Amino acid sequence: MFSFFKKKPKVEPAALPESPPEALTDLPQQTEPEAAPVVTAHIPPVAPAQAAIEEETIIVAAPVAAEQKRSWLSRLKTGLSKTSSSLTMLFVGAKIDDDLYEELESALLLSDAGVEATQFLLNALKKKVKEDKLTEAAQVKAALRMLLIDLLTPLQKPLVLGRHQPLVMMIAGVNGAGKTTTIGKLAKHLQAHQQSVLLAAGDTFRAAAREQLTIWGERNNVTVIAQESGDPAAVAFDAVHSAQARGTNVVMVDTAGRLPTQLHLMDELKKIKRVIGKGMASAPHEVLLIIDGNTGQNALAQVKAFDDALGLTGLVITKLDGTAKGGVLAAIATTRAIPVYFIGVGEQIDDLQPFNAVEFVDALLG
Ligand SMILES: Nc1nc2c(ncn2[C@@H]2O[C@H](COP(=O)(O)OP(=O)(O)OP(=O)(O)O)[C@@H](O)[C@H]2O)c(=O)[nH]1
Repeated sequence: MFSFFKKKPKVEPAALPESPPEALTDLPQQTEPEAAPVVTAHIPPVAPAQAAIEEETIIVAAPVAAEQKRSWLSRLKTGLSKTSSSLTMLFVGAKIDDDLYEELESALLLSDAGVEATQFLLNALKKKVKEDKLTEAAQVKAALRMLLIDLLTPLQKPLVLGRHQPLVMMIAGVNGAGKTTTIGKLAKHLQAHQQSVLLAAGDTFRAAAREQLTIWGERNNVTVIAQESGDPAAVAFDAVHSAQARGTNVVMVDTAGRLPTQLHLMDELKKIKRVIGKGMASAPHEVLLIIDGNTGQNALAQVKAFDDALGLTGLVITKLDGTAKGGVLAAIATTRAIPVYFIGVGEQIDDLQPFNAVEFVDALLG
């Protein structure tokens, strides 16, 4: 479960739409946000958010019941068991010699850490063994643990809320990465902490995705802005205006899944981002890439391509309860150190947790 840690007071008044969007000239004229051609799943009365957001807030892991924590960590550990068993086995009764380093190199490569992170870790480990005159395999394993923690800690950053009114988050990723599921989990957590949430069903490509989000919104008292057809950028624009008019705290813009190689679809994402900025000059404040933890080294290619196109501000790695190997986080840390705000280990609401480098490394090293 998430909790919120209050930080320094800061309020940004809701801004009016700055200018009509150039990119939306083909859309029906918008007089007031409510008059926009939207299908609204559910609009609960939302009090102006000014009072609600009087301070910046950060999502942090809350102290959870010991049993709940054990369950979450054990699912993470089970998910990463392939990597953890091969890394742990290496050190059992091992001598510190070239064979050990070679086996470690193979295990790291097999864990999807990639060549760069693997070489970095091996070189740093050899240096540490020499400098500290380590003689026991257990000491080398402990040194590897510290190196991994140092490598992954820069990825551990909290998602700060309350910086803008509304805070606009755009969500992207390849097909089936877990975008909609993650949006649902995040929305419920945000609501549980008195944040009003509005979702933009920007996956206009797949009608079922729009319906999925709309039904989900109805059930969970979350307003969903959708259009029966049309431009996802227009849906995002309407959502930002609507949130400004209602004083909603957080807008999450869902987008259709796409491969980085589908250049026209990557251009569409850039347009969505641009048009959100026409609705609110500082937005989007977060551009999140959702990555399926089972995609291995391809995840790195996804990070690079989406970052080049959009300028990512954060990542969410899902499905680490599956057959994920986990090493890809080391690859990301070495090549594009974009914060990993959350990791997912299942389909339930509490299965999304803030990324914690120490917990992750301990799950990885058994
Ligand atoms: N085991 C597991 N399954 C997950 C997790 N996150 C999402 N899923 C499942 O992954 C599948 C795809 O999730 P969606 O949220 O629909 O993915 P999406 O990225 O929105 O998909 P498209 O809109 O088709 O691109 C669903 O069956 C989810 O339940 C996770 O952390 N663990």
